[in-house]
This record gives sequence, structure tokens and C-alpha cells, in this order.
Amino acid sequence: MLYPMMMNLKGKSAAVIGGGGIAERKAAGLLEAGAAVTIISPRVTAGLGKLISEEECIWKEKCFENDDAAGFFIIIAATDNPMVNREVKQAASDNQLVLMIDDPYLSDFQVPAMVRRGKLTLTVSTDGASPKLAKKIKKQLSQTYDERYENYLEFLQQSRRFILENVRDPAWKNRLLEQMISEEFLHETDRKAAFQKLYESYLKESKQCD
Ligand SMILES: C[C@@]1(CC(=O)O)C2=NC(=C\c3[nH]c(c(CCC(=O)O)c3CC(=O)O)Cc3[nH]c(c(CC(=O)O)c3CCC(=O)O)/C=C3\N/C(=C\2)[C@@H](CCC(=O)O)[C@]3(C)CC(=O)O)/[C@H]1CCC(=O)O
Ligand SMILES: NC(=O)c1ccc[n+]([C@@H]2O[C@H](COP(=O)([O-])OP(=O)(O)OC[C@H]3O[C@@H](n4cnc5c(N)ncnc54)[C@H](O)[C@@H]3O)[C@@H](O)[C@H]2O)c1
Repeated sequence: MLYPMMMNLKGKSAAVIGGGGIAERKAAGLLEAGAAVTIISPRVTAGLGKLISEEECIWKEKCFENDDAAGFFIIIAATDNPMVNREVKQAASDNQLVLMIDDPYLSDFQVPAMVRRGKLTLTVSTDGASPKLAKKIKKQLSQTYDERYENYLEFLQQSRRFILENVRDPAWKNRLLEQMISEEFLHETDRKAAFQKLYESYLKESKQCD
């Protein structure tokens, strides 16, 4: 059973071995998460070339050698040569997290399919059984959890903080937090005003109980 986790990669060093389309996809994901990415490959795609020329990542223009694995927090072996990908895994220490893009079972982690809506992240993993199904489910989720969720999450974060700071009674706290995630608030055009109204009704009711 794989252990799912949301990892903070800001400033962490990551190596991508290989410079093809798959390496490019994985490097883009790592960069989006704020990792410091080094590409090790004799050739790179135009997309990676652009990232390199814009100094978004470093390029070591060479074939992988064992010493290249040293020091990286995360390593993605993404060449088209299974032998090289295996060498990468063997060269790494047990304390480094290695993904072999052609061998989920020897890897320390896998990359799931993903939908991002601001602070909301939905991921789908099939443990390597069917990446295509993961992609299909991702598309379905992206329709249900559409772009509105980005703003909605911002609103939820702010109003939750407000509730935690201002409402002491645990039952009320729970009731208000529950109301926030109702369909009504998702569809609401002026969420702030609706929240204000709700909070005022809480103030009124809680005073009556004092
Ligand atoms: C989800 C996604 C995330 C991402 O890569 O960002 C991802 N693969 C995606 C797509 C995809 N990959 C492949 C196809 C062609 C159809 C097919 O082969 O089925 C398609 C579909 C397409 O491209 O349309 C081929 C493939 N993939 C792996 C192998 C090796 C093997 O099976 O042993 C081979 C055969 C290579 C060969 O031909 O030799 C292995 C892995 N791919 C994974 C993730 C991990 C397991 C995730 C899971 O199962 O949940 C894992 C284990 C490791 C990893 O890469 O992390 C991404 C969706 C992107 C999106 O959402 O748009
Ligand atoms: N996990 C996934 O999501 C997924 C999806 C499709 C394919 N794959 C696998 O990924 C592999 C790579 O796919 P691609 O389309 O990126 O291939 P590609 O042929 O476009 O790229 C391979 C890259 O590896 C580099 N390379 C080769 N030998 C190397 C070495 N010794 N050291 C460093 N770099 C080296 C090449 O220069 C090239 O840049 C495929 O062969 C397939 O097995 C994985």
C-alpha cells in the first residue's frame, strides 16, 4: 500500500535524469512545486531547452554516471533506457527518494494524475495499474470541481480563520464551518456579504443564550 502525502518541495534539490517528453513533464511538476531542478541528459526537448535558457533549471549535458546522484533529495530516472534508470536507483542512497518512470514497483514514489484549483488539489493514483484511467478520472473530477473552487477555497480559508479566532463555543464553531461548505456558499456571488449575514445571526443567537 502506498502512503499518500502532500510534499513541500520548496528549495529542495531534485534531479531529472533524461531530457525527453516524460522528463519534461516531471521537471515541470517539480518546478511548479518550487524545487531546484537539475536535468542530467545529453539531449533535451525544446521545452526543457527553454526552461534552461531562462535559468529555471540547471542542465548537466552528459550521460548519467553514478556520482551524479549524490546530494539530491529527489531523483527522477526518466531516460528511455531501463538499464540506465535502474543504475540511477542503484547509485542513490536509501535516504534519497527515487522514481523510475518505467518501474513503479522499484520506485520510492509515483506521480499521480492531478487537478489543481488554487488551494484545492485532487490527485488520482492507480499504483501503476492504469495511468490512462487515472487521467480519465482526473478529467471527470476537473468538471465537477471547476474553476469556481479556486475562489471558493480562498473564501473558505479566510472565513475559517475568522471563525476560529472569533467563535469560542465548539458547537457553534462546527455549525458555522459546516455552513461554509454548503452548496449555497459555493454558488453565492457575494460570499463575504452572505458570511457577514450568517455571522450576525450567530451573534444574535449566541447572545440570547448567554
Ligand atoms: C498520472 C500520470 C502523472 C504524470 O506523469 O504526471 C502518470 N502517467 C501519466 C500518463 C501516462 N503514462 C503512460 C501512458 C500511456 C498509456 C499506458 O501505458 O498506460 C499515459 C497516458 C497518456 O499519456 O495519455 C505510460 C506509462 N506510465 C508508466 C509506465 C511504466 C510502467 O507501467 O511500468 C508507462 C508505460 C511506458 C512504456 O510504454 O514503456 C508509469 C507511471 N505513470 C505514472 C503517472 C505513475 C503511475 C500513476 C498511476 O498509475 O496512478 C507511474 C508508475 C510512475 C510515474 O511516472 O510517476 C500521467 C497522467 C498525466 C495527465 O494527467 O495528463
Ligand atoms: N511514467 C510515465 O508517465 C511514462 C509515460 C510514457 C512513457 N514512459 C517511459 O518513459 C521513457 C522515456 O520517454 P520519453 O518520451 O521521454 O523518451 P525520449 O526518447 O523522448 O527521451 C529519452 C531521453 O533520455 C535521455 N537519455 C538516454 N540515455 C541517457 C543516459 N545514459 N543518461 C542521461 N540521459 C539519457 C535521452 O537523451 C533523451 O533525452 C519511455 O521509454 C517509457 O519507458 C513513462
